[in-house]
Amino acid sequence: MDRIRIIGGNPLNGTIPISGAKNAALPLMIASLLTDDTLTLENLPHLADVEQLQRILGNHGVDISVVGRRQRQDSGHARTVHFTARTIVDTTAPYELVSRMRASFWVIGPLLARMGEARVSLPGGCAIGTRPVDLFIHGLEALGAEIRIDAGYINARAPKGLVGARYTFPKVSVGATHVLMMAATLAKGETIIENAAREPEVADLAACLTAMGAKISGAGTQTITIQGVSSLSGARHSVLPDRIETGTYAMAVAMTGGDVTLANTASHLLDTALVALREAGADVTDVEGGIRVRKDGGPIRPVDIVTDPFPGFPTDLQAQFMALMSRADGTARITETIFENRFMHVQELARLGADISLSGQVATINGVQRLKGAQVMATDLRASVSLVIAGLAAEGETVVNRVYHLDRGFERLEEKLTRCGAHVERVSE
Ligand SMILES: CC(=O)N[C@H]1[C@@H](OP(=O)(O)OP(=O)(O)OC[C@H]2O[C@@H](n3ccc(=O)[nH]c3=O)[C@H](O)[C@@H]2O)O[C@H](CO)[C@@H](O)[C@@H]1O
Ligand SMILES: C=C(OP(=O)(O)O)C(=O)O
Repeated sequence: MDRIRIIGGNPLNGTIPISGAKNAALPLMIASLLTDDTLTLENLPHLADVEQLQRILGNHGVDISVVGRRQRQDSGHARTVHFTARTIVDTTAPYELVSRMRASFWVIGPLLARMGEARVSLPGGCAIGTRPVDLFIHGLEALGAEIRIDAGYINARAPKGLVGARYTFPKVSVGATHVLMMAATLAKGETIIENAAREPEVADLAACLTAMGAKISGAGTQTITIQGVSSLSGARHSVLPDRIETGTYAMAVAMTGGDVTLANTASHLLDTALVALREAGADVTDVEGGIRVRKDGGPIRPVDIVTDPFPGFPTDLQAQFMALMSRADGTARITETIFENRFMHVQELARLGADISLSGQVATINGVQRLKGAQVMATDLRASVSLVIAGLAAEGETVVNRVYHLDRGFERLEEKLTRCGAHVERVSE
């Protein structure tokens, strides 16, 4: 099993190209199920999750062909890929596949809309907390789907097609917003989704669906209106930059010191996180095509944050911000409101010398003067990268075990950091 070995202490200087967003790429790939024509996605990141979803889509009959690498990204393996779901050969998404990647559950929306039926395994829980699907079920039922849960599967049927309706989510859900929006594109009449997730990835999916011929307005706001159409066509769409990868490297620079330009990204995707970084003492400015992050040798100031749906502070940056706060000059409080068990990095950061106590959904971090390298264990995707950035700022050697979590969401992390002067290497056994 691969490990990442880090010798801490070097500042980061240079340019890091930001990849396409995992959390946009996955729903965009799933949208290919809505049409028998070819959907071409550019800037598709080369990640374990993307590969796994390709296998899942292949199982439904999607033909996938890689066009080639995107030339202007010198680092990273962004690709252009054609997805063609000419014929759907199977409307079942089996347990063996769905249990390995939660986002694959989202195929339920397009399959139901196009084929009038879908049988999809329940995704089950995962390390960061339970992942319920009640909002998906209620949303699809509002569009007329008949849903039955049997032997761990959701059986959804709409033999006469879905019918547009008004549905108000009782709670903001990114996944359920993706699914309902995709399903509504092929429903009869108008669908109005209230209390929709406003994440940039929802707007990116809507832009792609619109290019495919869907009639959608309001994506990126709390109210999304969709006029159903009888069929969608192919399109070409470039995946949005990864705001979580952007924020992660920005936090790494704030922690190690240095001067890094994050290229192919945009600050409006992560304003709240960048405000917190500035409060912590980093100098963050917009530059042409990206963001420049600088941090001198001054102290890291403690900043309290609360995770929230967009435009709030993203839960996917909580672990990384905790790593940063572990070196703050004072005490910071981090409140996690999205996932009940997203604090598994706390005990691993403690191995590096961090002083963090937990009480329910609140972590209190008493900043320490120095972290010291140690063996640590990656427990989930964002927890893993928080250990990497803490390791970059720690004295001596840190070894992060179980790095397969990292490969789900960070394209060529070692190379991007090494190019900026970090001492990071992958050790394969
Ligand atoms: C709002 C939010 O920050 N969503 C995050 C969530 O998206 P993801 O789409 O995975 O999760 P949701 O946005 O659906 O979940 C938000 C909240 O709603 C709850 N829920 C969800 C669906 C449902 O049917 N019933 C239900 O109760 C979840 O348990 C959670 O507490 O995880 C992703 C991966 O970490 C992040 O990129 C997203 O930013
Ligand atoms: C936890 C994440 O992914 P997933 O929701 O696919 O598990 C994430 O993107 O941080």
